[in-house]
Amino acid sequence: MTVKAAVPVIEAAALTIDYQTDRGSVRAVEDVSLTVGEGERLVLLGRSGCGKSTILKSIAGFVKPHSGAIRIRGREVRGPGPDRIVVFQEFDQLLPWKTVRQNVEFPLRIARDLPGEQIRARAEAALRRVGLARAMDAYPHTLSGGMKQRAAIARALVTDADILLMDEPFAALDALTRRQLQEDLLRLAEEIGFTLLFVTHSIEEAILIGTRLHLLSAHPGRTVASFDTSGFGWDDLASPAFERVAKEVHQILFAPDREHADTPTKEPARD
Ligand SMILES: Nc1ncnc2c1ncn2[C@@H]1O[C@H](COP(=O)(O)OP(=O)(O)OP(=O)(O)O)[C@@H](O)[C@H]1O
Repeated sequence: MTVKAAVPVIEAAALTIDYQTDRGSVRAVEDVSLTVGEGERLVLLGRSGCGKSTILKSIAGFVKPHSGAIRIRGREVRGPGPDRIVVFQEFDQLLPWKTVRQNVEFPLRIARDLPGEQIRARAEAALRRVGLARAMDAYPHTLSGGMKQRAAIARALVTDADILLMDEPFAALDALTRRQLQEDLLRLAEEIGFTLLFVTHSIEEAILIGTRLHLLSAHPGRTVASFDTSGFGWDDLASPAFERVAKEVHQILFAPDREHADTPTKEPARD
């Protein structure tokens, strides 16, 4: 009997991405390959400017690679699609003239021919899921940063997209709110089972959120290492194993003369 290998949900193969500027072409990403399986949470980690957002935007379909291929469930990406949805760091992702509820309903109204009642019910369910039941009729400018990010997540959850691309979604939040949203995201990931590509600067956040880390070198980003972090949860935060991985990741990312590197794959180190 032959066992058919599962097609990855996200696959980037030998991705090289350039930006054209007034002063010529700037290489942002070089020869990066990665795969994300069904329900996996892959975190891109690397120094500022190494190309994390660029990779995420190219997988979203907003930025065309110079070379290499991006496939979603085996199909080449040629632009944005209803299977993927992006949540950014900025708090101004919501349309200011619409209420929270209308913002969350918006993608359904433009993309789907659903009856109004269903749209309303789905939006309300998504807003409850992220803890915004009582702010449905508020306007974005009256919300805290955390509430705005919750609304942006609800807007992602309400669609049929099962691939979430999150670009530092919690970076601008205070520590307590950030922790709460991290917990909520993991709970939603368990409940819904979406596939996640997540960009962050925080090593701790990466280990907590990710089932796998993909480390990039400084500009232009190349793959330098990959870590399996699927074994870590909240209870491991202060454990020696967690701290060991965090230290190792830090050393790899901030090694002074880190240039080209091999791509070691680390198994989770447990005590
Ligand atoms: N629109 C653009 N035009 C030209 N260069 C760009 C553009 N966007 C990004 N770059 C350059 O591409 C490189 C990668 O940028 P990118 O934003 O992807 O990095 P990043 O790792 O997400 O950074 P950060 O962690 O600071 O958000 C940087 O050198 C950046 O200056």
